Amino acid sequence: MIRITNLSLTYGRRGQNIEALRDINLSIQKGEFICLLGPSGCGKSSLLNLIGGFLNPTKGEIRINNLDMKRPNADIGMIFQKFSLFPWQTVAQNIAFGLRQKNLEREAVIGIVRSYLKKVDLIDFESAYPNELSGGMQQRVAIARSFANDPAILLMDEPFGSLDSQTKYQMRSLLLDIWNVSRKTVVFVTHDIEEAIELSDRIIVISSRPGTIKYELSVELPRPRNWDVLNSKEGLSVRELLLSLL
Ligand SMILES: Nc1ncnc2c1ncn2[C@@H]1O[C@H](COP(=O)(O)OP(=O)(O)OP(=O)(O)O)[C@@H](O)[C@H]1O
Repeated sequence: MIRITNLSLTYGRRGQNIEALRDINLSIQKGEFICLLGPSGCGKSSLLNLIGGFLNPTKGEIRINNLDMKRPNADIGMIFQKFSLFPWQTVAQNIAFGLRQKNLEREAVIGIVRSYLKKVDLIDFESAYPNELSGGMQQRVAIARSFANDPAILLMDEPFGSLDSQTKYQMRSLLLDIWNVSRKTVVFVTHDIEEAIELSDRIIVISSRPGTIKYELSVELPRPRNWDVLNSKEGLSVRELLLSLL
C-alpha cells in the first residue's frame, strides 16, 4: 500500500521558489489502478517522481508498505512518454534487461521474455533494434520490459501521449489485459479524461499549481469499458463530472 501524508513540494530555481504540490494526502491500495488527472503543470509528474523516490518532498512523507520512500526501489517500475529503450539492445535484450539483474537461470529469462513478446505481439521482432520499430511498437516493448520485471508498483507518466489515437486505444486495451492478469498497483498520469475513465478504479483530480487534490472519484463502471459502457448514462455522467472539474 502507498500512503502519502501531508506532502508538499517546492522547487527552488535561481532564487525563485515554485510551489508545485501542496498538502497532498492519498492512500493507494495494492492492485488498484489509479489515474492522476489534471491540467498541464499541476504537478502530476512531480507526484509520480516523488512516489518513485526520484524526488524528495519538501514536507510530509510517502510510505510504501510502511517503508519511507527516499530513493528509487527495484520494486517500482516506471514508464515515460519517451520510450526510453536502450537503442544498442535488441527488443528481446531490452525486455530481458531487468531480469538479468535478478540471478535467474538463462532458460527462465528466455521463457519470460518470450511470453511477454507474445503478449505484446512482437514475437517476430525479437531481434530488431528500437530504431527499426514504430512509436507504438517501442512503447509495447517498454510495457513488456516493465511487466516482465514484475515490480509491485508501476508508475506511468503519460505513456501513450505521443501516439496516434488508434494506437493509443490499442495500447490501453493491451495494458488492461496484462494488468487484469497481474493486478499490479498502477499509478498512471494523464490529462485525457477518456483515458482516465477507461482505465481507472479511481481518478485523482489535481488542481492547477500549486497542485492539490481537488476531487477523488471511484469509477464504478463495469469493465471492459467499451463504447457502450462509456456512452451509457453512468459513463456520460462520469465524463460530465470530470469536465466540470477541469
Ligand atoms: N525541476 C524543476 N525545477 C523547477 N520547477 C519545476 C521543475 N519540474 C517541474 N517544475 C514546475 O513544477 C510544476 C509542476 O510540474 P509537473 O511537471 O509536475 O506538472 P505536470 O502536471 O506533470 O505537467 P504536464 O502535464 O505538462 O507534464 C510546473 O509549474 C513546473 O514548471
